[in-house]
Amino acid sequence: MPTDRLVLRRPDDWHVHLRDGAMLKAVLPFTAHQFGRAIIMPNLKPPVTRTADAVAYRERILAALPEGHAFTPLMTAYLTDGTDAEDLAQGFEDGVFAAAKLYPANATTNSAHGVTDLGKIAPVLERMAEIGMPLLIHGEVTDAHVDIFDREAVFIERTLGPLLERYKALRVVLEHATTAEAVAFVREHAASGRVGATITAHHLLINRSHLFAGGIRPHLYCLPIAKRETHRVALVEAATSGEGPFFLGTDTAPHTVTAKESACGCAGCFTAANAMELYAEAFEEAGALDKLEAFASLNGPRFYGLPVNEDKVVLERTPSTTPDIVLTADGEAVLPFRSGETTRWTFAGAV
Ligand SMILES: NC(=O)N[C@@H](CC(=O)O)C(=O)O
Ligand SMILES: [Zn+2]
Ligand SMILES: [Zn+2]
Repeated sequence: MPTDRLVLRRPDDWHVHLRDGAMLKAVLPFTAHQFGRAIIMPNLKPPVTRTADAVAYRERILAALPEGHAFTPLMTAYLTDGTDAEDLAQGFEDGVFAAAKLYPANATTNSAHGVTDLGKIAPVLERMAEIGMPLLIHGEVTDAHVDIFDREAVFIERTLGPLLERYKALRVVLEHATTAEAVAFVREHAASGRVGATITAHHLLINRSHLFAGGIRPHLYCLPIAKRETHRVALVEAATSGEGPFFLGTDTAPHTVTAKESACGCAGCFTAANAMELYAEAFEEAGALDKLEAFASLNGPRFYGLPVNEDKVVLERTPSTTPDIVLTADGEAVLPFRSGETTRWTFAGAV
């Protein structure tokens, strides 16, 4: 008997780009509708680097929240070569920062102010290890000579392995894992309890051939870029395993249609409008709907040392249609992932 109704503890999204201003107002309702909490990525222009920036950004998020939503934004600090370890640690201890984000300089959208050399932030990393502040990592090398499809695997070997060796107590999340190498690496470190990985819905559903199906598909372009099918299969296996280190992080990353459909289109898939429906589809295809709650609602809080959400939500096995387009108050348009298409599942809200 196929399951027609799935009840789970309210999920959290451990990797979200909410942006700011009119875009924030347009996209936040989608995330707040489905998720209890979300890790808010700090790659604004200018980036959220100091505790005071995060306090102000959190206020703008809460002000943009529609009535009746109990949503908690978990703020992060954008690490730069000049990060002030004192301010960062104070922000963590005061409960403003949940974690800090490492963008290797120029690895992805709005990462120009990122870290150019890990040696430059050694005191910051030491401090984070000491106080148990998680380091969230965009795990790709930026060396232009490394093939774009290999940048995550090379980062793991060249940078992530040595980083964990050097800082024995540092807790890290390899964000938006896209490769079999990432899955294997996370599993090798599972016993230590200090390595986690988020997995997006789109990387569970598409491989690199989808980027070029019938023509170039700018709305499927994100970083790290989707890899070949064997990697997608490895990610599905990891996400549906129920294992603690793997948890939900959509990496929903809205860009305007103009910015995406351009001679040099921006990286990012906007998956907030149908996030849980997409995950349900991927888990159903793997015959693992019974593992969705661990991945979406239990493993993340455990890694971050937070309680699980108290309330429950329902996913129904009835088709729903993803909005064609989302408009911002200043007239910009954003195209959701699978815009206008039907998904087999419907997120039906709280029980
Ligand atoms: N994932 C993406 O392709 N883009 C993200 C940045 C990021 O998470 O790397 C964005 O901010 O647009
Ligand atoms: Zn990233
Ligand atoms: Zn991201």
